[in-house]
Amino acid sequence: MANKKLVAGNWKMHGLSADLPEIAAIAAAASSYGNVDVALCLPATLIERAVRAVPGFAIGGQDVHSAEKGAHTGCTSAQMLRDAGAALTIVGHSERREAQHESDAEVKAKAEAGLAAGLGVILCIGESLDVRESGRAVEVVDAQLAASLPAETRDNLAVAYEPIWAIGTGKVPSVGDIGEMHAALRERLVAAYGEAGRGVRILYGGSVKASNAAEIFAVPDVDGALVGGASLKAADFLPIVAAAAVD
Ligand SMILES: O=C[C@H](O)COP(=O)(O)O
Repeated sequence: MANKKLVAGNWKMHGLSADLPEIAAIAAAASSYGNVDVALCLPATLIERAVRAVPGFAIGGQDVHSAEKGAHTGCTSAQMLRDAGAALTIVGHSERREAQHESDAEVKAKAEAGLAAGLGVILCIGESLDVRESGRAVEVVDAQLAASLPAETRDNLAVAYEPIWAIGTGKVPSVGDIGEMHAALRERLVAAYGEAGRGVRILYGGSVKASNAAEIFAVPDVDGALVGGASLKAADFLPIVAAAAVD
């Protein structure tokens, strides 16, 4: 049986209190799609206010530290996100893997910390353009996933395949390439977790828009999307949610 789709927006470093009405508009419309889970991963500064503004709607963070607390200036623990009312968090986004030099081992520890705190976790993986052009994308991303996966899965773990070269560029892999990658990732999840691996949602991310969402969602083992730029405005994001709602 197909997994229920998850469409999560990643607002990255965008969003001020003036944007709360946009979040409310997304949440209000998203609640009418009973067969799709919808979430917005916001800057940490907005999470608590967004949770108050849209009770019951899934608000998430974009990163957590792997430790519960300690001398980690500027960092946010999974418990802190939970305390602010977050339901989930992204870990291992390529923008952090690159700019903050996060290793697979660190991402795994962050994913485990998020799950232990009761957060849903969206674990990101994806290849560079060089790797894609070398023909080694599946091998490299599979290895990245194997090294980043939490030791034990939970119902609220999801994986997001995001080719780095597709993020914010308007370029998207062919549906054949997305399907090949997601099938390999599914095999990896089943190898790691047994049958429970079939229930781990595999999202696609990278230049998802209203115009390409339907064909991406029709690919086997695409269980939703992690959406960046097109999640900032209800008018751009809600058609993607609607595409996910079509069986
Ligand atoms: O987390 C989201 C991804 O980085 C995709 O961003 P994008 O939809 O702007 O390409």
